[in-house]
Amino acid sequence: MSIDEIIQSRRSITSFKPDAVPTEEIIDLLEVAKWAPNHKMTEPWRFLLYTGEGTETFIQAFINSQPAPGGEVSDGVKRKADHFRSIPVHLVVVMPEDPRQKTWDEDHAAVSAMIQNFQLAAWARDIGMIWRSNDWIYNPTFRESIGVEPGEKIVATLMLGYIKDVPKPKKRTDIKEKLTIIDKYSE
Ligand SMILES: Cc1cc2nc3c(=O)[nH]c(=O)nc-3n(C[C@H](O)[C@H](O)[C@H](O)COP(=O)(O)O)c2cc1C
Repeated sequence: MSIDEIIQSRRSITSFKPDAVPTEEIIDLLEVAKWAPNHKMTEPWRFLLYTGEGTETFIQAFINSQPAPGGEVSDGVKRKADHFRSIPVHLVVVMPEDPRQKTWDEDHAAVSAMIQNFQLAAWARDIGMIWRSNDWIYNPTFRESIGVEPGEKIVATLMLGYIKDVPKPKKRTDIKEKLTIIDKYSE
């Protein structure tokens, strides 16, 4: 696949084969993804990788962060947790929250570029994922349970595995509708 084909064919994946993804493969992909542009070479990312039995740590953190009326885990949360159990790998991407807005913005942009590198490199190896930014990533219980420190931001939870089904592409707007071309200078 050409790079254009990889970019255009990639979809967010929620349907995975049960096969484990070797940790070495994920490390390999992160080694590729880290070549993202990042201003001042801050390399503003760190990762928590949940795989094998370790995925239950992630799932329990999710369960603990959810409302439990009367101390009972709701059916909706149980269903979601079961769905998460069917996903081979959970990867949490964390960045520092620099108090300077400029650095924060640059770091967030760099982490986003790195995540897209990771998605594309994985896609070329038949590994799919969904980038999730659900409410619980801001939940203190979830953050503490997985060891995210104060002053750090969870940018994404990536749920990944070998691709089972690829959804249809979602329509994109013709880029000309988003483009202003300035090719003359007028005072
Ligand atoms: C910052 C960010 C956060 C996202 N969060 C979620 C999410 O919480 N849940 C979800 O289902 N998809 C999430 N997505 C995936 C988008 O919904 C998806 O990329 C979009 O629908 C286009 O589909 P495609 O990736 O298959 O082209 C997120 C994507 C980005 C870039």
